[in-house]
Amino acid sequence: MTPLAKEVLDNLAKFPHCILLTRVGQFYESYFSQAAEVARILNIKLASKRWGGERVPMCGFPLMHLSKYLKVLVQDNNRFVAMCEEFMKSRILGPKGGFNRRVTRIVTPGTLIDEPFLNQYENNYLLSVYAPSSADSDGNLGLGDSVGLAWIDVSTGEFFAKSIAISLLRDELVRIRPKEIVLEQSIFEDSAHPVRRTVAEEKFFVSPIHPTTQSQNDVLFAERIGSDDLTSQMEPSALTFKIALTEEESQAVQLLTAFLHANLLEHMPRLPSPSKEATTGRMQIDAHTIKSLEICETIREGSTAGSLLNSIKRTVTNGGTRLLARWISSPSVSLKEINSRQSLVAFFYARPHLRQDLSEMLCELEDSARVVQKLLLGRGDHTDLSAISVGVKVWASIKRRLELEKRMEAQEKGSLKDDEWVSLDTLVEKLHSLRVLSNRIEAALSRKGTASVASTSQDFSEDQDDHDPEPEDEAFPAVPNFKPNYVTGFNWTVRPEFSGQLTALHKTLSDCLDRRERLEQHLQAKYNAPSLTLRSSPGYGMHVHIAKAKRDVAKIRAESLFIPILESASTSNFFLQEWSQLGAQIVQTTSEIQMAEREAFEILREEVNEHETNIRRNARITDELDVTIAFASLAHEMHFVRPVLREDKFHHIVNGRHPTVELGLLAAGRTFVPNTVAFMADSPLHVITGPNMAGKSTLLRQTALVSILAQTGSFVPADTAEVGIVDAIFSRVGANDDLFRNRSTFMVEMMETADILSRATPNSLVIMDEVGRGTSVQDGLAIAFATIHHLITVNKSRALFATHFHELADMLGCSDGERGDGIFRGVRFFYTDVDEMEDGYFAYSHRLKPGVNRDSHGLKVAELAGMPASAVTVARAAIHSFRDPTVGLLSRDSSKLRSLGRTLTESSVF
Ligand SMILES: Nc1ncnc2c1ncn2[C@@H]1O[C@H](COP(=O)(O)OP(=O)(O)OP(=O)(O)O)[C@@H](O)[C@H]1O
Repeated sequence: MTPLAKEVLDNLAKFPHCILLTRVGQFYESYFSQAAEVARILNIKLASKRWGGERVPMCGFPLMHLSKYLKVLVQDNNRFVAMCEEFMKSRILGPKGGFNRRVTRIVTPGTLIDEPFLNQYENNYLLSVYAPSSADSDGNLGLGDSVGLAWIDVSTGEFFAKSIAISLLRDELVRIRPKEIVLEQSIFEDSAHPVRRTVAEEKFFVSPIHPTTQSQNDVLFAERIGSDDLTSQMEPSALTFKIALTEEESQAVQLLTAFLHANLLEHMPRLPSPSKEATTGRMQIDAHTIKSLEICETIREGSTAGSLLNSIKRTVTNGGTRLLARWISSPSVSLKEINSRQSLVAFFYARPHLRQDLSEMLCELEDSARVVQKLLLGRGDHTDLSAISVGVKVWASIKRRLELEKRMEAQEKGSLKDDEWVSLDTLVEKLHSLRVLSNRIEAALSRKGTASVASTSQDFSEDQDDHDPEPEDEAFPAVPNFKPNYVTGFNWTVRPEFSGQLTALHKTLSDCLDRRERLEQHLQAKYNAPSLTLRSSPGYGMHVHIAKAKRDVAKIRAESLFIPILESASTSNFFLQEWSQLGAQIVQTTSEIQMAEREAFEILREEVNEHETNIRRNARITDELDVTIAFASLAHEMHFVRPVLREDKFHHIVNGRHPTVELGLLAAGRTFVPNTVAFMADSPLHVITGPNMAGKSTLLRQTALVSILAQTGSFVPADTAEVGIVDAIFSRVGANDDLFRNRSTFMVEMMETADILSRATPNSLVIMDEVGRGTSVQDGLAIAFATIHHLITVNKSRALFATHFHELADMLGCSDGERGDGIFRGVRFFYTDVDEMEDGYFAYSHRLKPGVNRDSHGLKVAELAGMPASAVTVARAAIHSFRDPTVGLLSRDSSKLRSLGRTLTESSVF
């Protein structure tokens, strides 16, 4: 067996759960039985290779296609990929000295680092759930038991921990949207375990890990409480406050860390302490509601296009967009925090010029959280150092721009409104200067190094066809990829002054290059050959090149010092010992400079790593600034207003709009009809009736979205808005089949309704659309009535209840068309309608009016949808008969209904 075959077999045995990709020169290859599978998934050719007298299946692809195929294997097919890299045994001997190969990392869906296919706008979380092993005598967890969660985005270093009741697990998982969940092996294998079941039901990708043997006595600390509360934390010192994690959180962190160690292997970063996410202070949005309100992604496509996030996103940085996604899935319930965010938005709303300037500055920022993480992970190159330095400068410019604004305002107005500036001052005060670090990077990196500079060498551009594309460095993937251009085309990234060693090396190189130039001029003059140049190429090594051979080569050919290598009709190449020796010295010096630059890079990387915490904090502050400015721009563009937040249950949205539907309509050249919703202390529940397609669901959703936007800190789509803070939003909207869990649409509807009735509090907002429609009219009506009864008498939440059962109005005692009676006095009725035209056409008004609509106009929608005319005619006749009191829709008299069926069939309606 060849050494390579042995290595491959060893690795396949060591990592049986992975697809093994082995680097062989310029290819990644897969062998043996895996090759067929890899070839199939990647749609590449399956070949074979003779190894030890046997034919072995194999397939492979060039290095440059790695990320494309990793995406297919890891992201699209959820496979683990073990990356086996090759390393030259000897730098001096190069490839001739042979290679060592080892698996340096296992790529999994939750441990992506800086793969180009990683979505920069989204967090790529890996999440672990720790559940205490025995809760009761049967080993079952009770609903009140708490589980620990820890989640990290390895590509940005954002790391959180939290303990929650197991009953909230589903909601949390759907909110966090991890790409991979890690469970202890025993739970992973136990399909009946409540954690395992929940994870499977929500279709998350899940991986097992054996718990580590780390001492239980180790106390783990969180860096601070609350993951997204910079604005409200007035005390900068609170940011460095350390708090012990609970037992469950520590265990979850340890599971996560063990999984990272097992997979990141040589790329394992030093982990920051997690932030402990506050369990209180956040609006609870249950799993179903996050999905049905399409907050971060749409239900059908599961993409962000068409979601709330997508329609309100005006952020200009990746970090800002990720923060926005976190904020809108977890709005605040703290009046202080919301007001502080709202004040910042109002501040920027009132200053469009400042907003514009800061946005332009933010656009220059690289994704600092990602860059610093890349460097911590032992990756990255001088462009990343440069990105950090640019970041520091942008942070300083932002600060200066704000100071200037403050001075100008003070001059213009005579005095400053301190309360206007306080939130911003609090935020910006926390920006760390980091000027020393930036100066150090600036002083270290050469101008060429800070930008991608094309070679200025004429030699290089003339000779580039000769170049072998295989740079020696590629065997060392963990180090930056410096590529010197032979002899004169250098892209040095570190300035010579960085160290004495580099200065001396550059001096030697410069002397050599002078000597080369002098030698070239001397040879041109001596041999009367102006087209003579001294060159280097991988094919011919150091050689003398005559571009116009016919004219210039005569004297040279006569000299024995020049040994011909290759001559053509137009050009000639010779070997010349003096140039070979000088050239070799140049090559030697350049490779020493390369080594010294790598060392310099490592020193600078370490210095950046030392400032990791401050860089992360600054990045986090600019993320927040970006989101705030984006909210102000959104408000300006979409005519949003600042809501007044209240701690009571008063809720009055005047002419509210649905931000996503409005955008869709605008794109189609239509306008959205705004509607007013007012929950008062004496009328917390509204029943909405109206025809199909008249905008009932839209109204329900927009009411929920206005609360979410307001409590996130954004302005809201309305003319005016007073929003009583809600502790939770519950929804029962939209059909939601769940065949996976073997539950019918109606079963799902009932489960969601049951969940809402047991969880909603007087401070919650409930939206319910057509509860009871999935069963018989009688059962449905009874269930709808009971639901309203429970909401009004037990939950006492603010609620919108849309229904086609207009009979409910009678059951709730509505005699004036507007209000219920008795215990239902708090129920108010509204409806939407269609405007019928004289020509028989009709249009939806979408305008909400007090009262009850007793006509669903279902037939009109059926007609619009293209139901055959004959079927519509039969249906119309049936409706006509239902209105006949002697038949009556709700009649249980089967003989009457049988006779109706016969009449309809017999009458020649076709
Ligand atoms: N306020 C509005 N202004 C303009 N167009 C609207 C408005 N509300 C809804 N629409 C349009 O009407 C369509 C249907 O709205 P929606 O789904 O809310 O109706 P619905 O009354 O809930 O219907 P159904 O009873 O059939 O579920 C929307 O997709 C949108 O295009």
